[in-house]
Amino acid sequence: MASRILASTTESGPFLSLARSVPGLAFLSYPGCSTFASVASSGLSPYKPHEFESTNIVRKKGQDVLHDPLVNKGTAFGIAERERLALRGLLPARILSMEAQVNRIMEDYQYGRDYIDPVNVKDEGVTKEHVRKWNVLQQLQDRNETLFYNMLLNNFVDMAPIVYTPTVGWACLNYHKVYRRPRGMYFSSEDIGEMNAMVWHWPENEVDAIVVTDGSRILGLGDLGVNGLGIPIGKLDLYVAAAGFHPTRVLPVVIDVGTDNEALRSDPLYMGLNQPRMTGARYYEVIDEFVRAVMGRWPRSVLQFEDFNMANAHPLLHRYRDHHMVFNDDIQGTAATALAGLYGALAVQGKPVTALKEQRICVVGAGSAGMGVVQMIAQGMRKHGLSEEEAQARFWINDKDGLITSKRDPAATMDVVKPFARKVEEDVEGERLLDVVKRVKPTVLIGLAGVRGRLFTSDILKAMGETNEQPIIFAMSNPTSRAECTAEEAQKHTDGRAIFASGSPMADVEMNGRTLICSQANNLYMFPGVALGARLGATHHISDNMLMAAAEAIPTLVPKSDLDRGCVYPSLHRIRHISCRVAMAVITMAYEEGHLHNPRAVAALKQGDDALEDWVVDHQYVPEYRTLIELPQGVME
Ligand SMILES: NC(=O)C1=CN([C@@H]2O[C@H](COP(=O)(O)OP(=O)(O)OC[C@H]3O[C@@H](n4cnc5c(N)ncnc54)[C@H](OP(=O)(O)O)[C@@H]3O)[C@@H](O)[C@H]2O)C=CC1
Ligand SMILES: CC(=O)C(=O)O
Ligand SMILES: [Mg+2]
Repeated sequence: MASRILASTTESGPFLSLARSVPGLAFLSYPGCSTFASVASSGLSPYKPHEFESTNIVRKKGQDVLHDPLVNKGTAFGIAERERLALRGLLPARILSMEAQVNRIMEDYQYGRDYIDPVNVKDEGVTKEHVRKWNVLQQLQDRNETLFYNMLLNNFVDMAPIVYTPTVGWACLNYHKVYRRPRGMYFSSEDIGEMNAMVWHWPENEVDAIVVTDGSRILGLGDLGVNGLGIPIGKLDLYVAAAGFHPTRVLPVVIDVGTDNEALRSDPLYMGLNQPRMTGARYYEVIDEFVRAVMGRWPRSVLQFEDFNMANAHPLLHRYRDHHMVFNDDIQGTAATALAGLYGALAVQGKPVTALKEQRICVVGAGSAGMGVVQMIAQGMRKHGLSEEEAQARFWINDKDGLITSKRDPAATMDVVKPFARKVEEDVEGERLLDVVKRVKPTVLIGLAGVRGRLFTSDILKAMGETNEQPIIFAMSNPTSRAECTAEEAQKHTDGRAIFASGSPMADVEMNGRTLICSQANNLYMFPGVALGARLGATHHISDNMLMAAAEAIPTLVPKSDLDRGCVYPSLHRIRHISCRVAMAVITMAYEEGHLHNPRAVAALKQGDDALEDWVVDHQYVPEYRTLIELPQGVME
């Protein structure tokens, strides 16, 4: 880029005159840089290296600076430079020294990826092979997104566990160590009053989908602060591969309001604010300003809230959902996924969807995901004829203090849980899960507690097997290390009769010459298609009925031959098709509710299912090379 950036010299040097004579020239000071070489070879007298040490002025802005290796300082850019070079929002908040940056790279240089806590790797159910593959894909994504998405789409089943759970959990734990270049946007509580301006530092005028986290509950791994950005990145990789969003039109975001993870905060490589997590009105002020800023610039975008802790997940959803195309993936995406899986499991048992209302459902984990699942299944039961109270009475919810009953201190029980608390006459407040399972004989056991220690013990699994011909067991916590049990354990203790699904992928189980399927009950079945339907249909908001329609669409996609093998979800090999059908279900429900505001979607819908499907597919990004130049007339690409 000699026409725009040039090595500078002392103010009196003739080199400066040369620079001044060329409009638009900016300056660099790297001894031995290519500009020096080109000046030398042009016949002008060469300069000694020290003469290049002077003020440097860069005329580039924003990502052009970060992507120029000659001027980039990454996380070491100071506040004034961030302001003047339009970098605010494009880098994590903490300013690192060059020494810290050197240390990060030196570790890699000396020991390779092995230095990244091998214990962590093993513990999180991630192998060194996962990490090696993650590294290859991450580097590819930085070099060539078309190729990256082409490979991800065409090898989805193999590669989703690398860019998404479980490997993404490992990546978040180690994000401060494996960080090489920024991706997406970073907002922080230091940016109050600035966010409206900061959004303009993002280079794209069109953004269709934003996934945001505040890093407070990353998978089952807890508070990881800005390290949590790995999750929005992984989710949006699936938006592109699974749903066909265009890679330039998706935006991963982390909002840094501090972290209560003291080990991270005191790590010299951590890139977030060094402050405890902000709460209360100030916290909402930050999130409000962020939502206003992104929705102001990209009003047609879908905004997905991801991995917010329980205290804020529900309140934030209700704060924005009537005003923007907002949804909370952990609450709503997971709920729709679990309901779809239950319908699939009933189909495996040869039962109709109406059998939902007969199930006794034990849920472990009364957080965002667990309660979202409970609410949606209850909504499904009401659709099949139960009253609200009858539906509520079909649930037994355990948290870390055991069974939740109405004897529980109301101040310690979230409002969303209260209607599902068992009535006092049962007098079993705090009952242990094993006792609940033995007493209640649930037909369905769902785990969404996100803790270590395999909560579904052999005794609990055996009890499920003793009272059910085909017990439905979904160990949905992520990553693999947090799963309530493994597929193998579930099958071993139920004599291979369990209809089993896990949140992160697990291998099928071979037992007595039979292959026992492990389905993946993960919201990846939902969020790409839900967002696609909402964005294409311009639905203005995302309603419960749209999610219900999406949940009902999924089981219709499982062929009989797969049901016979025990699959409760359609194969992820067909993820584009699945996301398309989910999008169609959302669009159709939006129309029924009077919220389909894109006239072209209305026109396609009115021509029938095939036309609507063609219309959706036509809008899906295909990761193929296209010519980037104008070809002379008559020349074929
Ligand atoms: N498969 C999928 O698609 C999805 C899976 N998940 C997974 O679900 C898990 C939970 O997520 P989320 O609901 O958002 O997290 P939350 O933190 O909101 O909820 C976790 C809940 O589990 C409870 N809990 C903690 N320890 C125990 C215990 N020993 N026994 C029973 N309950 C316990 C917590 O109680 P307390 O607050 O009192 O500690 C809390 O009610 C995570 O692992 C996440 O990865 C989430 C979304 C989608
Ligand atoms: C899958 C997901 O969203 C989670 O585990 O949080
Ligand atoms: Mg999540």
